Amino acid sequence: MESHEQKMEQQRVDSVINQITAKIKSVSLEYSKAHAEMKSVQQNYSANTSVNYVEVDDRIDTSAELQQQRALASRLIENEQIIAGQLNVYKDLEKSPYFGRIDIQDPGEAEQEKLYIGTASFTDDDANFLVYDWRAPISAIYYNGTLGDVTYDTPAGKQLTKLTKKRQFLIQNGQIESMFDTNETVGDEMLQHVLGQQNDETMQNIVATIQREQNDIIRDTHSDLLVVQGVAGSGKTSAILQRIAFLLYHSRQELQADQIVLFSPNKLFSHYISDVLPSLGERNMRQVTLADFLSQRLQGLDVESLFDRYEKDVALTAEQRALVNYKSSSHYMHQIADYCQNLAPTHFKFNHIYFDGRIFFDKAEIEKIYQGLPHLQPAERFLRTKNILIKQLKRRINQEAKSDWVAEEIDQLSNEEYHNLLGSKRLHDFQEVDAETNYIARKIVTRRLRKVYDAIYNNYFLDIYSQYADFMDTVTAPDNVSKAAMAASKKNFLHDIEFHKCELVDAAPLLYIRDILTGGGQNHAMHHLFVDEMQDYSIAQLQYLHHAFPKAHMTFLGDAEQALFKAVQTPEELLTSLRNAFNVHRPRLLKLNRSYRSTLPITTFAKALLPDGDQIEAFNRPGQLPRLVIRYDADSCYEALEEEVSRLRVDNGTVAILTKNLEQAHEVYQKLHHETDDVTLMTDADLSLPKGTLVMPIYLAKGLEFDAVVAWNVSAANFPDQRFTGTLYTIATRAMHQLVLMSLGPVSPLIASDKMPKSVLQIEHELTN
Ligand SMILES: Nc1ncnc2c1ncn2[C@@H]1O[C@H](COP(=O)(O)OP(=O)(O)OP(=O)(O)O)[C@@H](O)[C@H]1O
Repeated sequence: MESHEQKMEQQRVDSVINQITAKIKSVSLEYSKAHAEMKSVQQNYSANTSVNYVEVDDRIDTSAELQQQRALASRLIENEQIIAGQLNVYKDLEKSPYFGRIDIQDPGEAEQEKLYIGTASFTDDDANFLVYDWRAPISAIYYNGTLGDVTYDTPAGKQLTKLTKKRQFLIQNGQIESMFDTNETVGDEMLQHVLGQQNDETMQNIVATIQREQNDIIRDTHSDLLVVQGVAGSGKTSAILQRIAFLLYHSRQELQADQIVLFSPNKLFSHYISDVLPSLGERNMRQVTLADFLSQRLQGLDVESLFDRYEKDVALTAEQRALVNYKSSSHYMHQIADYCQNLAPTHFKFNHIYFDGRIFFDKAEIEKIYQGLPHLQPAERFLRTKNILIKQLKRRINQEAKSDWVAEEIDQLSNEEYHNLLGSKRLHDFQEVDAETNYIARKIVTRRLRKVYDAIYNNYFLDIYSQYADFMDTVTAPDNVSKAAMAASKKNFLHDIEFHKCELVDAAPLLYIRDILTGGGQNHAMHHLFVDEMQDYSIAQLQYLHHAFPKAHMTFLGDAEQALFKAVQTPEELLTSLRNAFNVHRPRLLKLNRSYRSTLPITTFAKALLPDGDQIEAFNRPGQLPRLVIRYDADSCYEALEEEVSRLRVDNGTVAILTKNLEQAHEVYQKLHHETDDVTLMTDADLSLPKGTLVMPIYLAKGLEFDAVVAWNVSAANFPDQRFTGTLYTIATRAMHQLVLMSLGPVSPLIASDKMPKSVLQIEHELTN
C-alpha cells in the first residue's frame, strides 16, 4: 500500500512534471521558430550561391556577403541544435524527473532544505531549483555523505552542512515505483533493481546509483594522472563516462567534448557506450582504438593489431618474450629519446624525394643541407632543412614555369580552367599581361609538383625505418636479451617493412623516433586522455600517448587480472613507472574491488579462478550456479552446445559464445550456422551488436557484457595452465545473469583445482563407456 509519505512525494513528482510539460511546450515552439529561421537563411544562401552551403568550396566563397550569410546559417544551426538538445533533456526529465532527495540544514539556518537530484537541473519560472543536476557541487553529498555533518566542495571552497535525510526514488513514466530512505551512500535496493534487468544493446548511465568509490573517480578534478585498478564489472567504463559528463559540466567554459579522447578496446565497445553521454545531455568524446590511432599515424604501414599479437604471443620463446618486454618498457623509450638527442648529424638517415619515378631531391643533397646547419636540437635542424627544401622547390617551380610545356599547356586551357587557376585573383590585380601568364604558369607547375611539396611537408625525406634500425643497432639491451636476438629483431623489422608491415611492439617506438626528430606528432589541444583496458597497453605505448597529447590530464583504467598478456606490473608499480616516465605532479591510484555486473554465483566462480581473487567483493545479486557441461567427443559437445544455447535463449535476449581465439570462433560458428540461421559471428570490423546468439573470440568482447555467456571449450587441452587464467576470467566475467562452461574432454586445471570449491558449479558430466 502506498504510504502517506509516498503520496506526498508523488504529488510533488506530478507537480514538477506538469511544469516540465509546460516547458517542453514553450521550448518546442522556440525550436520550430529556430528551425524555420534556419531554413529560410539556408534557402536564401543556396539561392545566392547555387551551391549547397554545407559542401560549399571555400575557394569560391569569397564574397563578404556570402560569408556573413554562412556564419549566420551556422550560428542558427548551432542554436537549433542547442534547443533540440534541451528538448531531449526535458523529455527525459518528464518521464523521470529525479532519483534522489537530500535534506540538509546549513549552519545557522532554522529551516531544513529539501533538494531533489536528477540527470539535469530544472528550475521553475522564478529560477527556483526543482531539480538539481547530479553534477552540481551540492549533489556530491548524495553520493558521498552519510547522515550527520558533511562537507562538499564549491568554487568558493569547502562548505559545511548537516545531512538529515537521504531518499532514493525509482520513477518510471512519471510514477514512483519505489522509494527508500537510506543511510548508505546509495543503498543496495536500487542497485538490485537496476542490475537485475536485461542487458540493452548499449550501456546505460548509472547516475542514480553511483557508488562512493566510483564517485571519487568521477569527481576528481585535482589529479593529473589518475590510475584506476578495478576488478571485472566494477564500473570502470561507467566511471569513465560519468567522469567525462562531470568534467564537461564542471569546465563548461573551457572544455569541449572533442578535447577529450578515449582509447577503447575495440569498435564494438565504441558503439556499446555511445548512448551514455547523450543520455546525460552531453556530446560524445572522441574515440579511437590503439590500432586505428597507430595506423593513422603510420600511413602506408599495416600495423599488427593487438589481437594478432595476442594470437601469436603464446608461441614466443623465453628470449623473444624478454625482447618484447624490453621493447615495451619505459627504459626503451628513454633510450630512444637519448639516442635522438645525441644523434650526430652524420647519422641522420634521409630518403630521396622522387617525382615521376625520378629523384627530385637527392638524399645526399638533403644530408648536405642538414649537416651544414649550425648546432641545434635535431627537430629544429630538421625544420630548417624542411624550409630550405621548400625554398628550393619554389625556385625550381619558378624556373620550370618558363619551360615550353607550360606555355603549351596554358594555350590549351579552356576559359573555365584559366579562371579556376586565377582563383581569387582578378585580371586587374596584374600590372602586365606577362605577370598574369607567369602567375598561371607557376600555378600549373605548382599543381604538377604538389606531390613533391606534400613529401617535404609530411617529412617523407626522413628515413624513419633506417633510423629506427640504426637505433636498434646501437642500443645496449638488458642482459636477458642477447645481441643476436636484437640483430634478428632488426632484420625482421626491416623485412616486414619491405612488405609494408610492422609489429605492434615497434609501432610506438618508431613513432616516437619520428616525432622527436621531426618535432611533430603532438596534439596540444587535447585536455583529457582516457585509456580503458590499460592492462593491454605497454608502458611504451602509454608513454607515447602521453607524448602525443602532452597537455592532457590522464585517466587510465584497467584490471591486471584481465590482461591479454601476462601483467608485467602491479597497479602500484605501474603508477610508479608512469609517474617517473611522465613527470606528473599529482598522481593518484584508486581501486575498485566490488563487482556489479554478474550475479553472486558467477562472481564467486570467477573469483575462484584467480590466485588472489579474495580481494574481489561480489555484489549480492542472486542467480543460478554456473553450469559446467563436459563431453568427450566433438559431436556430442556441439550437440550439448546447441541444447544449452536454446535453453539460455528462453530467458535471455543475448547469448554470447566466447572462444579463446578467432579460429575456434570460426569452428563453432560453422557448426551452429548449419543448424540455425539465428547465430552471428562477430568480427573486428563489426560496429554494433545484434540480439540473439553471438559467437566471438574473447578479445572482441573486452569491456562488453551479455545476459548469458557460454565459455567455449574450457578443457585442459585448451586452457592448460595459468597463462590462460586472465583469458578464462575475462570470459566468465562477461556474463550478467547466466554462465555455462563447455568442455570437450577433461576440464582445465584452472577450474578442476583444489582452490575451486565444488559448490560453486553445477556439473553435468557425461559418463564415458
Ligand atoms: N553504480 C552502479 N550502478 C548501477 N550499475 C552499475 C554501477 N556500477 C557498475 N554498474 C554496472 O555494472 C556493469 C559493469 O560496469 P562496467 O562495464 O563499467 O565495468 P568495468 O569495470 O568496466 O568492467 P570490465 O573491466 O569487466 O569490462 C555495467 O552493467 C554497469 O552498468
